[in-house]
Amino acid sequence: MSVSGTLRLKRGDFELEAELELPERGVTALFGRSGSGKTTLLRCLAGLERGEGWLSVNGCRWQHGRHFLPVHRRPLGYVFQEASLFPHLRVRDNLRYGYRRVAAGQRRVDFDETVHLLGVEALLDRHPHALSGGQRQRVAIARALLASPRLLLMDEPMASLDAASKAEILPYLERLHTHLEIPVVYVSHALEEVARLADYLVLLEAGRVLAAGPLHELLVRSDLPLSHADNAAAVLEARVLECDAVQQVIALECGAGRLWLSHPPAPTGTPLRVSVKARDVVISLTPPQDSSVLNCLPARISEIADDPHPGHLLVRLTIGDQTLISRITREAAKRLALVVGQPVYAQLRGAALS
Ligand SMILES: Nc1ncnc2c1ncn2[C@@H]1O[C@H](COP(=O)(O)OP(=O)(O)OP(=O)(O)O)[C@@H](O)[C@H]1O
Repeated sequence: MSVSGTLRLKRGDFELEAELELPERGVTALFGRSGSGKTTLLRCLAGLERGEGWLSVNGCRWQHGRHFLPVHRRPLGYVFQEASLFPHLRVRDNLRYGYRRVAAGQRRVDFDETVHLLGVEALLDRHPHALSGGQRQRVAIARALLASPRLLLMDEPMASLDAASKAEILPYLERLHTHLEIPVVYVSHALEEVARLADYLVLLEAGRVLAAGPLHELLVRSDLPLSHADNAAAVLEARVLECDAVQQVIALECGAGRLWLSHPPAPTGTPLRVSVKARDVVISLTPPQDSSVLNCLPARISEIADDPHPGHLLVRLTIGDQTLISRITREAAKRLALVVGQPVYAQLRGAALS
């Protein structure tokens, strides 16, 4: 574990008390409703707030007892909701600014590779005022990475973007969790964003860690609020099996079966993440012969839990070694006489690739 610690801070009526053990790479989302303490915790990690406790990153003590490494001495990148680029400098010089501050021998990133990762090659000669919101954020992320940080902190980097800019920047953010060797801590209160981007989740509630663990496990836990949200979803890890370039569909292998999704062709074997909403999973006892739903996977019921809505139940389905959730009515569960352990079929009315 490369980021670990216990951080405590009191601000007015609010008290943060968070114990953290985060994986050494991949994207960790700090998730929770407004006021749960996500930004406060991020600021404590950065050293912008000085709470009590200890913090260790990559084996280095950033905070312990009276020792407190100030923010300017912490090797981290911080991306804010609004990109803060130097307005008088072209993109190229904004990027060089952070890069040059690190001695050549200590650099862990390559300038051109980072520019390519964030897709900002064509923007290098522009000034920040000539960039869209999404482009500005991509430059801000590239600039943060070029300073060779040991930890990248991102505070709702898409919060101030419109839907089109969000759609434009998402694929670049998705690349981060596979391409970066350092941990990324990403604050968000949008479940769909987290389901697309995160590998690991820290669920905050009133300043405390309610649960922490791999994303795919926490999303489907019936004892946590995530699985009961209106847009609750599970994620399946899948690989490209084949493509139909004419119809623009791809076949994916996901452990227990094959899924067909609309998607431009991708090389065989490419790993992809599929997000499936609980409300889009229909349970049937036999494989449907006369349904327009294309995707149907053999499954086994692993749990039937109450849902906050009195007329609904949450059903957990094991698909190979992965899990889906389905929200169905109590009436339907009674009619089908569903019980734990029963083999069934999961029809996916919708599935989104991420
Ligand atoms: N300087 C301060 N003085 C008093 N209270 C504060 C201060 N800073 C933060 N708080 C309170 O701490 C709590 C947590 O705030 P924080 O911004 O960390 O939450 P958040 O989960 O990031 O929320 P959001 O999603 O709305 O950004 C809030 O109740 C906030 O009002």
